[in-house]
Amino acid sequence: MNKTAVRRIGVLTGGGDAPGLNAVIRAVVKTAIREYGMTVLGFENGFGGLIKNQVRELTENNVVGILPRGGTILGTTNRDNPFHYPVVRGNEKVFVDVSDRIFENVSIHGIEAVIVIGGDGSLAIGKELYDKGLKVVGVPKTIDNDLSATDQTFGFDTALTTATEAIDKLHTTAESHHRVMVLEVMGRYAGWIALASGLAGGADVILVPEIPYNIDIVAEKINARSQEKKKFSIIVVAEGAKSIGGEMVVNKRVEDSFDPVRLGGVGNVVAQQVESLTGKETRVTVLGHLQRGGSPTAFDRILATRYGTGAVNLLAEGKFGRMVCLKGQNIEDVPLGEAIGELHNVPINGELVKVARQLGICLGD
Ligand SMILES: Nc1ncnc2c1ncn2[C@@H]1O[C@H](COP(=O)(O)OP(=O)(O)O)[C@@H](O)[C@H]1O
Ligand SMILES: O=P(O)(O)OC[C@H]1O[C@](O)(COP(=O)(O)O)[C@@H](O)[C@@H]1O
Ligand SMILES: [Mg+2]
Repeated sequence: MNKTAVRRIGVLTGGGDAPGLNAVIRAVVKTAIREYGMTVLGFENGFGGLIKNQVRELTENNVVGILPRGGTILGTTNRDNPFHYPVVRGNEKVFVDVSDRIFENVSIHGIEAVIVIGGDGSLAIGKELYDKGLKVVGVPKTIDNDLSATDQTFGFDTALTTATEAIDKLHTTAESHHRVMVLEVMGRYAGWIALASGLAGGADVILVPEIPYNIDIVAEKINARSQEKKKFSIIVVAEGAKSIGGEMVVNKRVEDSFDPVRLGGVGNVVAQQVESLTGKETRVTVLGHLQRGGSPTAFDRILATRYGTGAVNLLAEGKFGRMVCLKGQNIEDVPLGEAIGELHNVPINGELVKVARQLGICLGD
């Protein structure tokens, strides 16, 4: 067994699920046990399990067969922020700091350090717990790929593959019916899924949150294609896209959530406007949570596995308060503070955007 700074560790998955979570958990368990002789405990449903003391030991037997499985065997949630936890007082719901319960539960189980697998929200909580004295290491997850301290989050490649397959399928029906097809994909503040799937699937129009669109320019593009004798068009729109001077289209609010807004509906808005401006029959597909489900791609399985092993290595070396990340071809690590800094948006003058423009793809501006 190799030398290690900690012997009993916890692991949790937080925020929206992403394909590859189970691959991280498996790599954490195998590396911790085989390489360092550690004991691993898994908390259920994100920070909720840490607060409510819902925990179980994870052995190698518990992770058999989970590498290709979507979701997370530990469960996850967008709620249960220990520093802003809802409790009912009389007739009122108030938000209180229950983080002390986490320290009690960790001490009950003799846990010396915790691996937090999550996006900006979960990692922000991880950082706050670290600042309060908990030994934490982070792993970057999200299909949106919007964390700036890593070249890529796991989950993105699978979501991108799902979106690309959807565009391929929409192409054949669009072509047969001479229709305009609008595909709405996820991406709250960052348009990575829309831009990358639009490029991979050969879309004609790609609308991302970073570039507010003018619907007249989108309609002109569709009309120009008709004049080129192209009888169908594909528009990919990120759920967070908005028109110039307009607002994002909100589907609903999930109260108790730090960012309560759930987006959705911009695809319909774009489709109705395009149909009335061009007179062309238009249909909408909202890909939704299909993008978050299913088996991770080989790329995501490998990235998730490298992250899981990397996180355990950091704990063993006593490098706490850090997040594993991908830099070029290498797994490195950065302080948690850096990990939750700025959002990783599509650079509007970046190479991918330029390539799209050079291909004649309309970005709505
Ligand atoms: N900026 C933030 N600072 C602190 N807590 C946050 C922040 N954003 C979200 N949270 C909390 O983090 C948890 C997970 O956030 P969420 O955005 O759903 O997932 P993710 O970890 O993927 O970003 C929720 O409990 C939420 O209330
Ligand atoms: O599952 P919910 O609560 O509807 O949330 C949907 C949101 O979660 C995501 O799928 C992923 O976001 P996170 O990684 O921050 O959880 C977004 O693309 C989408 O806007
Ligand atoms: Mg988030």
